[in-house]
Amino acid sequence: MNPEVVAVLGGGVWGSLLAALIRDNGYPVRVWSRRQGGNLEEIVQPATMLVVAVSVAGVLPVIQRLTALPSGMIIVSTTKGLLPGNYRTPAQAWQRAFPGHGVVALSGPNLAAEIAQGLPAATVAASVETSAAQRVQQVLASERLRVYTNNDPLGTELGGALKNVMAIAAGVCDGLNLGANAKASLITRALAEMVRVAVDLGANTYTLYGLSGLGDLLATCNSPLSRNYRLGYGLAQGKSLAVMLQELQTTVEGVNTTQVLVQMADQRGLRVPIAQQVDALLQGHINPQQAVVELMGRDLKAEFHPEPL
Ligand SMILES: NC(=O)C1=CN([C@@H]2O[C@H](COP(=O)(O)OP(=O)(O)OC[C@H]3O[C@@H](n4cnc5c(N)ncnc54)[C@H](OP(=O)(O)O)[C@@H]3O)[C@@H](O)[C@H]2O)C=CC1
Ligand SMILES: O=C(CO)COP(=O)(O)O
Repeated sequence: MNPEVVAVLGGGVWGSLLAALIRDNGYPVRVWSRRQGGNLEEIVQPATMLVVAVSVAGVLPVIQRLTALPSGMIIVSTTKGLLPGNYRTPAQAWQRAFPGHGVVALSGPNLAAEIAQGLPAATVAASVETSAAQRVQQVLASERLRVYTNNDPLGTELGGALKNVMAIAAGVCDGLNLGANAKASLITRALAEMVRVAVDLGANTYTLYGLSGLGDLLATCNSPLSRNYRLGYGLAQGKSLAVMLQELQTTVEGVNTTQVLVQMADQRGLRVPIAQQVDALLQGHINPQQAVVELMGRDLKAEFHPEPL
């Protein structure tokens, strides 16, 4: 047996499930969560692998609470979002805080409720250190979860973060009953938008066409299990953002990510028309029908030319 010992930070839906999966694989696991308390240092110090499953809002507060990590410990960032202010991804924040440690980004089409039922799924463990990604693959893979490694953590994380914005748009599309053509067109152009942003930031195009990009985009844009999709669906019913967040009572990462994405795209001169409409909708500047009119009324252009995608 591999002597891996795992500490999970975050006792929400995803952190609890990851802890259960790793425990089922025979590894000792301890969970720390803000709400449940517990001594963070006592849980982290004996571990060899730190799995972070807090929402974006918790990343910097948790980093600030930690002092030095045990030598050789790897950090597995599973948060799907972008940090406000500096556009850093969660794994980049962890790497910056703990430069001597291997960091792995875990992301893929992983709706927790399906995995908890034992339904099969696949995911990506990405790191510039292949051995670190392989350690995560070893600890997490099972008959019901197929774990691929990948050497593009940035692209892997951006796939998981950006698709949440697009899942809100997909929820709006379904909530308005716009049909299969509209939905397929939206998802396809959403992927083009994700690729454009991710590649500009330095990601590999192929990563976005993989499980953490296209894969997660399809899962969340097509499932009412996705909280981001449900938020969009509710907005299309005429409910306000505040009412929807009150109803959902859980993490909806796409709300913050939309804002960060639109600001970043503006600064970098990137076209993100779908994200801009989601942003305007979330801010209450337009209604869902107006968002559709805006997207359909944009200047006509070639699908791929003159700019790729
Ligand atoms: N659910 C899913 O299907 C999947 C989720 N993810 C990602 O995992 C992350 C967590 O999602 P999920 O578990 O579903 O959401 P939950 O709302 O269930 O849990 C959020 C977690 O973040 C913690 N948290 C929030 N703010 C802070 C803070 N300031 N300090 C410390 N901890 C904080 C919460 O702690 P507390 O309970 O104490 O408030 C809780 O443990 C998200 O980025 C999500 O996108 C990734 C793959 C699948
Ligand atoms: O990331 C997820 C599935 O891969 C979970 O999506 P939601 O946060 O929209 O529920």
